[in-house]
Amino acid sequence: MRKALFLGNWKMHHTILETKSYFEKFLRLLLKHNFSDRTVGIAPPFTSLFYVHSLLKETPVKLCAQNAHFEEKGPFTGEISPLMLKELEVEYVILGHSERRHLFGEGDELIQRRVEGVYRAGLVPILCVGETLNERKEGKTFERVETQLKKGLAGLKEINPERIVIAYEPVWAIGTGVNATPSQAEEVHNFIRGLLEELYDEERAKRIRILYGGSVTPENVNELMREPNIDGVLVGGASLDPEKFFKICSINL
Ligand SMILES: O=C[C@H](O)COP(=O)(O)O
Repeated sequence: MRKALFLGNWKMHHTILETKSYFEKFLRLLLKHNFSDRTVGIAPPFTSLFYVHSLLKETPVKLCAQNAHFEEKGPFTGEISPLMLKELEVEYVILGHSERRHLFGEGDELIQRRVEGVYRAGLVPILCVGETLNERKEGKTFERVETQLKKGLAGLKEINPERIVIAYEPVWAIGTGVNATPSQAEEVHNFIRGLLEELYDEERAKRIRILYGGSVTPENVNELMREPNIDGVLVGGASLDPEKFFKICSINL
């Protein structure tokens, strides 16, 4: 019912030259298979979007972006609008990533506006939520996730559930090599599903995909994906290597 989603978030990695050789390898592996039961996407840096758009034409791989502003245009130095992303046929936009929150000071209110702007422009926002290690140790995981989720979705009272994605990314698992165990992740994913039921209704909540992110590798992806409420993965480090990312995307579902 929920189509599995495998997304690579390259963050600030890969020049255009490196991107060229990445896709030569990645597409050679991926295009041998017909993965109609899953969606695969990659979010390169903004400077490569135009180039990657041309490489991915005629392929099933979705182009994704790492952030977006909420206005179509305006005096917002350093920002990219949903309209500009649409022009490049970007489909998914990562928003509220913990690096945006913690390193660049993006708060829930700004993230809410980004989510709403991206959704209304016809792109699919991926709203990231997740607790820090201290919050987990203090027993505040659910509280933190609930606040981020409810504030992030506050502008979307009516939604098409196929056009919104949530990513649970515990901050302590990002880039650390320590992933949440499948049961730790499932506990939070199940909690998020319950919150989505409260916000929308059971039928729509069931159709919203919830991704897990944080030190996903070819070695741990299978057991994570076996959990009932883990509908896909948002992969950082391991998506930088075309062979590793292909292994992740091609698991048996
Ligand atoms: O967006 C991806 C996440 O931040 C996960 O990054 P990671 O796989 O390097 O831990």
